[in-house]
Amino acid sequence: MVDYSLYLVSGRELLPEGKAYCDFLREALEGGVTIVQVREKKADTAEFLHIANESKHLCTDYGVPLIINDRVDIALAVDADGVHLGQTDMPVRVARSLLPPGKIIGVSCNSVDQVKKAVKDGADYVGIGAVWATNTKQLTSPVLGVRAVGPMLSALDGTSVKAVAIGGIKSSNVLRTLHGSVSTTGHRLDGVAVVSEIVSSREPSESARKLKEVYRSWSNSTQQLGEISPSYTTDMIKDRVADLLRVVKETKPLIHQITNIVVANQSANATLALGASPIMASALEEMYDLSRILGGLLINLGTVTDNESMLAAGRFANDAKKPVVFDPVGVGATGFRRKVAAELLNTWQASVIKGNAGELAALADSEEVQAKGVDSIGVGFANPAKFVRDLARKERCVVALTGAIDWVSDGTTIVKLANGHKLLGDITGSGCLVGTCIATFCAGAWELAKNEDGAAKLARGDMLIGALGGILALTIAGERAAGRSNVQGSGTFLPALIDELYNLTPEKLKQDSQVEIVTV
Ligand SMILES: Cc1ncc(COP(=O)(O)OP(=O)(O)O)c(N)n1
Ligand SMILES: Cc1nc(C(=O)O)sc1CCOP(=O)(O)O
Repeated sequence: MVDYSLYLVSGRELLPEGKAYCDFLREALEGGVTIVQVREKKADTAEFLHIANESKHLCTDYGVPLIINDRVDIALAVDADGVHLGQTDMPVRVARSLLPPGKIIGVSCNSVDQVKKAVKDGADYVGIGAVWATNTKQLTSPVLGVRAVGPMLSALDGTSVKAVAIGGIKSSNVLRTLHGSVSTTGHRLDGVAVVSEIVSSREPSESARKLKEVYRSWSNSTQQLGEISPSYTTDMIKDRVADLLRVVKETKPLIHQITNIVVANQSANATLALGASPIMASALEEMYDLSRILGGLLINLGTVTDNESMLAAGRFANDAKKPVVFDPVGVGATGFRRKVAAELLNTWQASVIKGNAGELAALADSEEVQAKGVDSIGVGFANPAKFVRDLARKERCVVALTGAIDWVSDGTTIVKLANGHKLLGDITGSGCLVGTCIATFCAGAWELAKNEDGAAKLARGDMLIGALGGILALTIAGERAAGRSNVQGSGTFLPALIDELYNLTPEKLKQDSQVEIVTV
């Protein structure tokens, strides 16, 4: 069985000055490359043949299959293990008829239709790309983005055709690539194909080792979203949510919020009231430093002016395995917001996405619920439980749908929350406050798990409990505030709400929580 997990595609023009090709390839093989493709775009036939021969000897020494890019004649001449064909290269059927039985044929694919055709034509594997932007090659098809890979993998369900992702894959984004590519049916990549990350490295064995290690820990991890997740009970949820409030009060995590001008002040006050520490910062230059010290990151799309900082903050937070809460405020309102949201979600992995029905419908490309500006209109989804579960599977994170009833899912467990009060809808930014509270509870979850092995995770901690805790804290505080005798309307409600967040205890949280686990 061929191991596609770390697929090296060569590119001699990228070798560091003075580095001999054979030394490079030996070191890369030493570092754990599992399959090699010789890709020569400028060499004449004699030179291509020479390089292919050298590669064949080395690959044979390491027991690693050798694939030749484009040229079936070269593959035959060196008795390579197979060929890789692009969309405008020799058809698979013709290559198959020229090659001896058992040889591997791979096909480049940039769309679901191309994957379906490759399967029909009898390919052994598909190279899905480009997943990220790359300088290694002039692309003739659009950059896909990580979130477009899942549907292409679904097209391989029930077949034995393998899949690797290619294009711009580095040690810094390989975990994001693997995690974000999993299809809603649970179909995963069989490997990643890289050129520059290994070829242009001064230490190719080290670069290969790093990539391989991420792949290994990811593929061995038992807690893949939507596959195996802890089984929860309502009592367990209430206990764990209460624990998180305790942890927040004890550890006072820093909650970095890139949020909108309308709610910044009350969001900072809500964070403080829960016992955490807010920092409302949006300068690009400080995103890295903050990612090292924060406990949770909130990215709120409310007034979209800091896209570069939002991109960087999420990337750095993923890198540090910290929670990223995304609140796509008003995402359905303009094409610009939809474009920014797609770019953000293709760049980093959100731990939790929270939104009202209109926002989440827009994010999911669903026509079922409409939005007006930042507000949702109509009665909502016919089956909200299924909607959150499916969106969680698609986005590979926890999804929280807020409204009179709140629905939260990690793609496996679905939880219905029934706390809240009408007055929450009468103040501006109560949805944004939910995002702040979720980020704060997720920071508590991170704090609890920060010393656990998180090699295969993009965020340490139980983000489902974090999301549930944040929603329960705000809605229960809302109920308690609305019940105060001195609250006359929305003006007196807001300070009372902050007071109730301030006075919220783990015991009150547990006692008032209305939690139900549902199935669809
Ligand atoms: C594993 C893998 N995937 C995709 C490609 C791209 O091949 P192709 O479309 O033929 O483009 P060129 O490589 O010929 O520029 C690949 N080589 N390997
Ligand atoms: C050879 C190739 N094929 C691609 C495709 O999209 O089909 S992207 C690509 C180059 C990948 O190089 P790097 O790892 O340096 O980004």
